[in-house]
Amino acid sequence: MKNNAHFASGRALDVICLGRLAVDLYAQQIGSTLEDATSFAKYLGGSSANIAFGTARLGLKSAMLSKVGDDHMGRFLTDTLRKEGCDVSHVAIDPERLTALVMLGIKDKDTFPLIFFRENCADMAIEADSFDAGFIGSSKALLITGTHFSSAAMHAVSSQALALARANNVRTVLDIDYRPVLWGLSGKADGETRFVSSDAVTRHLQGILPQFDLVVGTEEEFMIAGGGDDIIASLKAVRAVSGATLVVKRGPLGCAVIEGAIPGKLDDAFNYRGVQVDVLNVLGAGDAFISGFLKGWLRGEDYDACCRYANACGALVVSRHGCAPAMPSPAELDYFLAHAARLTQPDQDATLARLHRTTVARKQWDELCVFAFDHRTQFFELAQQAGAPEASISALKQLLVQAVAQTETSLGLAGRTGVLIDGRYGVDALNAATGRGWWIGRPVELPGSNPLQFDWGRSIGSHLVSWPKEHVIKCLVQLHPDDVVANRLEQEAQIKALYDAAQISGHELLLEIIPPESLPQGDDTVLRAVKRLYNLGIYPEWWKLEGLSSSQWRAIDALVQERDPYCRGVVLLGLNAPIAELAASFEEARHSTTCRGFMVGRTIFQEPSRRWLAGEIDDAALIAAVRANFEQLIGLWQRTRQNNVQLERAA
Ligand SMILES: Nc1ncnc2c1ncn2[C@@H]1O[C@H](COP(=O)(O)OP(=O)(O)OP(=O)(O)O)[C@@H](O)[C@H]1O
Ligand SMILES: O=C(O)C[C@@H](O)[C@H](O)C(=O)CO
Repeated sequence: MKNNAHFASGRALDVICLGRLAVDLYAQQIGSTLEDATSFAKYLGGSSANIAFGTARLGLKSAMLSKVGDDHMGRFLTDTLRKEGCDVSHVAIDPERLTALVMLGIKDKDTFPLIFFRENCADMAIEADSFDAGFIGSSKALLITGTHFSSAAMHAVSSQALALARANNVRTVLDIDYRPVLWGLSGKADGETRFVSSDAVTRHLQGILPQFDLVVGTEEEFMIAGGGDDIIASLKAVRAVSGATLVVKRGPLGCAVIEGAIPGKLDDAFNYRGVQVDVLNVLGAGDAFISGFLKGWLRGEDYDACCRYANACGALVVSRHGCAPAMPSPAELDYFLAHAARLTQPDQDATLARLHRTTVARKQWDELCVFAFDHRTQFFELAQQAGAPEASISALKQLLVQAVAQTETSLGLAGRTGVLIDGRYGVDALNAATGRGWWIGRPVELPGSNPLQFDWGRSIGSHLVSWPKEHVIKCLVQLHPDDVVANRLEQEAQIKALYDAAQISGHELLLEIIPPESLPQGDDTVLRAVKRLYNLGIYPEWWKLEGLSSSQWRAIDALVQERDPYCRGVVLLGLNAPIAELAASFEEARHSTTCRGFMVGRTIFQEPSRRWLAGEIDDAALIAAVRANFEQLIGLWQRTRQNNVQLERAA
């Protein structure tokens, strides 16, 4: 069916979403009452915000028009939208009010308890002067969710935005989004009830319907908008006041699109069948649905395509935990559409899960200069040799963080700075490093273990739940493809367990492969170890490898490119090599397309630390010496890469 909507050309934005912008606190226990829930995941939420986020993730240029409090949650929401590529220039900050909160649970596949904490919240205080014709007119479309007409003040502001849209050739979209509790029609804690008939709400919606070009809702939502006794009577009542394109969401059945006259039966309208999947959680599926629909609609694609995207996005989100984070990227959507017939449990499909992890917006790390001081045994030995107490290692590691901070500032290294710090001696150092935008790796291997053991026993997953999300799991493993079979299998099982735990916890993984010296080393030993892990379905974001020759780098580049184009890269390890040796290994890696930088430790910290622990130098001298070593390496790395760029330009 042809999409007849006309959009202004040359607009900077595809869609502006006006409305709720809140934090979702989602119970992590599935099948639990909200009373019994013990932990909550924090996500971006609010229907309009979910759509701004979902459309941005799908590649549209979206903007959010709303308000947050001057609080931690508001900053989290704005950051989350920004990182997804959504324009947040019109997310205002309200010093008087707090950001809204929602608590949600998944009791069973039909019961989703939900409490809105929205009294006098920031997003219900959007101000009329916070936007103008210039902003609204910079978009092809304006979307508003029905609830934003539930208070007199927000009704006025939403109507003003609508008027500016209509005056500036901006298409207008209404997601009816009926939440009886937000119209004061159900008990305060009853956010779950989706339908309460109300003449007052129907009258209200009838008043605004004429302003919209596209209206989307479930059958129940069209019932409240039309006020009839059944869906057809209600659609006719909507049609009496609105010429909009109407899209009726029919759950797993798909959806209907109606232009012009309302048919006698919904089945007689243009229908696009959905794909049925097992439901985990319906919350947010409607927001995903409309995000998918808009991806097609705003690009002038026909209604078959709009509905195909919409149904698929809805299906993917009902199978996952959370609303916004469950939204698919274009790569996931393509994959799901190509395999939908067999994907009745999309959340169980490993390829889809990997695409969801790797193809959504991620912080870019084009180059990494990492100072590694996650060593435990070596620092313990250094302290022993110097006669210093074990407790001094913690203080030493905090000084090393200061050195990195100073280097970052003096070299303008923001976005390229990293550290590797352990949680045994380095907890205070880790805390000091976290939140600065650094790349932070944290080891999980028991030092020296072969077969690999984790520092806290087998249950690695239960340990990761307490880690900040920005920490990258670093695991050193003495892996050799020709190791005795029993040892190799045990190590591989441990790495697989770690990889699986990382998929659940959401942390990135760095695997450091050092083949043990006791076994013969061939030219392709490391390559075969990496290949073997790919064969086992293990795709770490990062590899940390020893210096390779340029031909070995070519082989690694080709392997990574073939097996995991989403891999973030390879970094070079140091192994206490002298600076001249590291410089030579940088040189060998100069043409590598996967090598992103280095992670070096002892070459930088060993000698200054020994002297500091022995009381020979003070804090300032330690920092200065460590900085000198680190900065020398950074200089060498950057010079190699710059020469490379110059040579490539010259060629
Ligand atoms: N079992 C299912 N299988 C496949 N897709 C489904 C299933 N259930 C729902 N969906 C998809 O999710 C979309 C939205 O579902 P729903 O009717 O619950 O919307 P909603 O009430 O607006 O959701 P919300 O307001 O919680 O975001 C449906 O139109 C459909 O695309
Ligand atoms: O839209 C809301 O305010 C509730 C949301 O926070 C939540 O993401 C949801 O249920 C979306 O449908």
